[in-house]
Amino acid sequence: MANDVWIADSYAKINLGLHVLERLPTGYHAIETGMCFLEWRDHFEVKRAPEMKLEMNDENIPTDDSNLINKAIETLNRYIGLQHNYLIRVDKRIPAGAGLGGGSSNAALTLRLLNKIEELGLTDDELIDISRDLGADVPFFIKGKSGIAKGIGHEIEHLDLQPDFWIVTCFPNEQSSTAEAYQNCVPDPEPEFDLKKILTEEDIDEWQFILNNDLEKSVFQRINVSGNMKDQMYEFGATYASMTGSGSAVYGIFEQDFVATNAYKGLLELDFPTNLTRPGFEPDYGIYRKA
Ligand SMILES: C[C@](O)(CO)[C@H](O)COP(=O)(O)OP(=O)(O)OC[C@H]1O[C@@H](n2ccc(N)nc2=O)[C@H](O)[C@@H]1O
Ligand SMILES: Nc1ncnc2c1ncn2[C@@H]1O[C@H](COP(=O)(O)OP(=O)(O)OP(=O)(O)O)[C@@H](O)[C@H]1O
Repeated sequence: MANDVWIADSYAKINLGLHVLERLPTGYHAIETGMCFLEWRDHFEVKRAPEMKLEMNDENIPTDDSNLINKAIETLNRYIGLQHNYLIRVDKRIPAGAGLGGGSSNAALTLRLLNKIEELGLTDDELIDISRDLGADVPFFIKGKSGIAKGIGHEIEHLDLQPDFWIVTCFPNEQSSTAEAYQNCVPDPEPEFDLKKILTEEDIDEWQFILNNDLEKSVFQRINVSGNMKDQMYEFGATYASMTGSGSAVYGIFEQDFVATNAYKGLLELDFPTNLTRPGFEPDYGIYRKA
């Protein structure tokens, strides 16, 4: 038991449309957004250790108290208290500051992992309750199912929104600040199009005319390469393309495998971190003991 090594994966998300409805007195914004998963994942290995330690193979992300994994540990210690210390090793593949939710996904997995390893017995709803201060996207990653997020992002209605097509996602190597993206957008309390109806009823061919990410405009003004990348996705043959979340990564949805593969290869050749996700992909949220 004491020498067990636990492994699990932490997945990236993309936003399918994002409406910013209202600026709230807290500084946060009321939104509605579709969310689904990518096959892009960070890999965790966890084992007991004399002291808490986080190791991450991405030198751009600090492993101090500001890391969302350490914040998640601190939250669990505050609410329930952990029995042991752990060495957490993360093979970080999801780019940070990309709108792919990498940090939030890591925080959610840390809560789920320690809940299981320490046999704390907390339900998903209890984990969601204690995770609220860690970030708006964290409850979505604890639920681990695609759906529509509302409120500041914490209220999730589960719907099967995982596209039945190929998704090519690309990070233009420039981080985008989430706070800045929200600050620079203009909220619209009455969006022209009904997000749920688009995502559940409209043909994907129509999406480019009716499905918008309200954070895109101001981010594209600052990070031109993201805007160019969206145009490129359409040039490569995407049926729909958009920035994800607060950027700067952009994805394209492709109906045919060879068209998607061609786009994937073309973007990789430009030296941008790129991912190809299969139709109908579902994340494996299992937590396993390493043999
Ligand atoms: C852009 C999205 O990824 C879409 O899923 C999320 O809305 C952002 O989720 P997140 O990165 O977990 O966001 P947080 O870490 O909670 O917030 C970072 C900052 O973004 C702004 N923020 C975030 C979420 C929200 N609904 N309104 C906001 O205005 C706030 O200034 C906040 O201080
Ligand atoms: N475990 C972590 N993984 C990635 N980034 C982290 C982590 N902990 C803290 N951060 C910091 O959080 C910032 C945002 O990273 P993150 O990957 O969460 O952003 P994002 O992709 O824009 O996500 P979101 O869609 O939730 O806004 C980065 O500047 C990074 O240094």
